Amino acid sequence: GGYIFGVLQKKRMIYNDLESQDAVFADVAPLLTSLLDGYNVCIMAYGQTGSGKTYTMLGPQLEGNLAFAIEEESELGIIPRATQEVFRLISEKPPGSYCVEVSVVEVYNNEIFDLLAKDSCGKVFGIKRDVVTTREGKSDVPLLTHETVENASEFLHLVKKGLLLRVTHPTLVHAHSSRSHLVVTLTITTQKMHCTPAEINFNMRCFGPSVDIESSLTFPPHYSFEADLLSVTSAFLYTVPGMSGVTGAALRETSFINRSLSALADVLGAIAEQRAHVPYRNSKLTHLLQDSVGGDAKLLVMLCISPGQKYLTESMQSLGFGTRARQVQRGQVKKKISQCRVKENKT
Ligand SMILES: Nc1ncnc2c1ncn2[C@@H]1O[C@H](COP(=O)(O)OP(=O)(O)OP(=O)(O)O)[C@@H](O)[C@H]1O
Repeated sequence: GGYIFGVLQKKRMIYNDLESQDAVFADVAPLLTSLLDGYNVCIMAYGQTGSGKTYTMLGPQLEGNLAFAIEEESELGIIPRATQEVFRLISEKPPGSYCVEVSVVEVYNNEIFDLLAKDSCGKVFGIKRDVVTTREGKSDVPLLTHETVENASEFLHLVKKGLLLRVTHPTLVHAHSSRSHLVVTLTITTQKMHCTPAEINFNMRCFGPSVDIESSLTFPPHYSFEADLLSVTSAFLYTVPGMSGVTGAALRETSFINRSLSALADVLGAIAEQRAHVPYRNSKLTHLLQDSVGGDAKLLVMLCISPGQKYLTESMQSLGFGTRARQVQRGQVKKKISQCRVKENKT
């Protein structure tokens, strides 16, 4: 059994392991309305191995592999429900006004892997990517794969494929444990009414050939354009179980996990104290999550706790992280006005 603590600014919700996925999602759903109102949203699960992050965020894992069951609707976690809700909200808007894309990234040993990248035969395999800061001061992962999805089930199949690539290393605590952080992002692009040639080309890719395009237009191989991008980022942060018996490669992994999580705690501390400099670039994890935890995003932290006495140290550590997250006072969050992403011209 476990407990989940949800921390959203000043509100605090506590659920035990018998609470239905439905009840947990009911408290998350209002965040998604904010998304289409123009805010970035980040939902983060934090907890030691086996404490229920995957169950809370995705649903029960299938025996023998890392995929999760999507057949049992009542067991679905926050991400599938959030995706269904996003598509439901979009269906109430004029047809074709939003484009939804997904990316799946793993942070392992302070390296970033694109879990949706494909080889020349179209087979998915993880490619190492880098995270950079754009001229506008945003974080960006150049060449990261963003797949367009039309509905929640397409989204879930892509996430499932990405999950199967995750680096795993069984621990004594939990046989199918993953020793990496996972970041799944749903990016929503709003179509603009007055398009430049580059935007028309992008809209063609996202919305199909319904956009009128003049055959005489030529496009440079790479270009940038202005568009409204909104994102729901869901991060699964792996925290370290007791160190006894951990040696060799596992010890190296453990120290990277510790470093990226302490970098995240430092970032939250700097935001909480409203320091002028927030050390996002101290780890790949914090650099990647920069626009999701800081600036103008709405952040929800779900702490997963195993209540057994055996896990007291880990539970106290997770609660300490939650306490720090709660101290973040970010004033009025700002709506996104316009963001720029460099797109590769694929035509
Ligand atoms: N509230 C719950 N109700 C029923 N089963 C649960 C619940 N929470 C977790 N479980 C089960 O407990 C086991 C461990 O949970 P889960 O895989 O979600 O942990 P995790 O934190 O993602 O672990 P890791 O970090 O090692 O990947 C799974 O078999 C999961 O289905």
